[in-house]
Amino acid sequence: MAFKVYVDGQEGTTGLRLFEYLEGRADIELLRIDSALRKDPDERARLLNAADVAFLCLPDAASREAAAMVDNPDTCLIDASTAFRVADDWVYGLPELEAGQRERIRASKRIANVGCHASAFILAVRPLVDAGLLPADYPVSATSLTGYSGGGKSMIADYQADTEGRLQAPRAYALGLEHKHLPEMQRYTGLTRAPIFVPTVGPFLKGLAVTVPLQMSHLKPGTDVGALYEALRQRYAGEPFIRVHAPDDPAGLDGGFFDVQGSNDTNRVDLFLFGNGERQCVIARLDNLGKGAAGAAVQNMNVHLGIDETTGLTAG
Ligand SMILES: NC(=O)C1=CN([C@@H]2O[C@H](COP(=O)(O)OP(=O)(O)OC[C@H]3O[C@@H](n4cnc5c(N)ncnc54)[C@H](OP(=O)(O)O)[C@@H]3O)[C@@H](O)[C@H]2O)C=CC1
Ligand SMILES: CC(=O)N[C@@H](CCC(=O)OP(=O)(O)O)C(=O)O
Repeated sequence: MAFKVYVDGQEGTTGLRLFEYLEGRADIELLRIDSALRKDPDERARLLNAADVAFLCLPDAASREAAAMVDNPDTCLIDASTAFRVADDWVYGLPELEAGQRERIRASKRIANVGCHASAFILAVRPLVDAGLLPADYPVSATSLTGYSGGGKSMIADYQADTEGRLQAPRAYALGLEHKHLPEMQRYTGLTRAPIFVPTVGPFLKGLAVTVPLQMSHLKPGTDVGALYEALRQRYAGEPFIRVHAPDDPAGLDGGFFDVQGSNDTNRVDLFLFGNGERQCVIARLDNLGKGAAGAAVQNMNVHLGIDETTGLTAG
């Protein structure tokens, strides 16, 4: 029997991408809302409660509303928004976070899908903290370069309407240093304070790379790039969607420049180390619509349902 799946927000950027993943899967029966009724609370409530798994691909406020509409104890919600990522009664939807996370995702009916920048940041930093190489009180900073689809329908429309080239230069944002992903970045890395985080959006549809610079002299004494690499490699051994590259791997570069789009159309996260004996940077790269959003949501659904985690997804 097929699992009934509903996507609330089916006409948004993440919702459309989810449909691409789910259409054609024989083990899924997609419940579709009539487009004209897609914001009708009664119809949304009916479908949410009819679903085994309902994805919320909505702004935060609409996600909170949708969650409150569900009274069927068997409906599992996977929320793509920021609304519940650090809520104690929701499980953080990052299977690779730590031992036991898959079991928590399997057991919970409330799964908060990760933020795109946050998932890259956490996957780069957490193993280094856990291994004791990066002190939890290190003053971490990070930058992110992201495609404009990260901003949803309205940002996509702005870029596509930009005939005069006004948006062709990269644009740093969240300069108040309070990006909405900071709480999850801090909580799930174990850092004692939030990182200084500056994202930049560029004139390309999708692809994201978070860069975390590290002063080697401020890591655990004796830490070299080999130790950083080993910590990442050992932590992610056997993970189907995480690829840890050897230090200075030229595969990350295109003519000497980092290729931010190199994980696109996959559910893969690529982890790179570049630098020298004194300074290193860890770069985590993913497709913001794939492992950063819809791909991660499908992976969480697979884990929750107890089916092969890679079903319908590709590591590239
Ligand atoms: N884009 C990305 O890379 C990522 C996005 N996210 C998060 O996922 C969520 C969805 O983002 P995204 O797809 O980019 O956003 P979009 O703006 O592209 O889509 C949001 C959708 O929600 C619909 N919607 C808004 N309010 C309601 C409501 N009250 N009831 C029903 N539907 C409603 C909109 O309807 P309408 O069609 O009328 O506009 C739209 O289709 C957000 O919380 C976002 O932060 C998370 C990770 C990455
Ligand atoms: C380019 C752009 O604006 N990107 C979005 C990130 C998209 C995302 O991951 O948002 P969620 O927290 O809802 O998951 C931003 O930085 O706010």
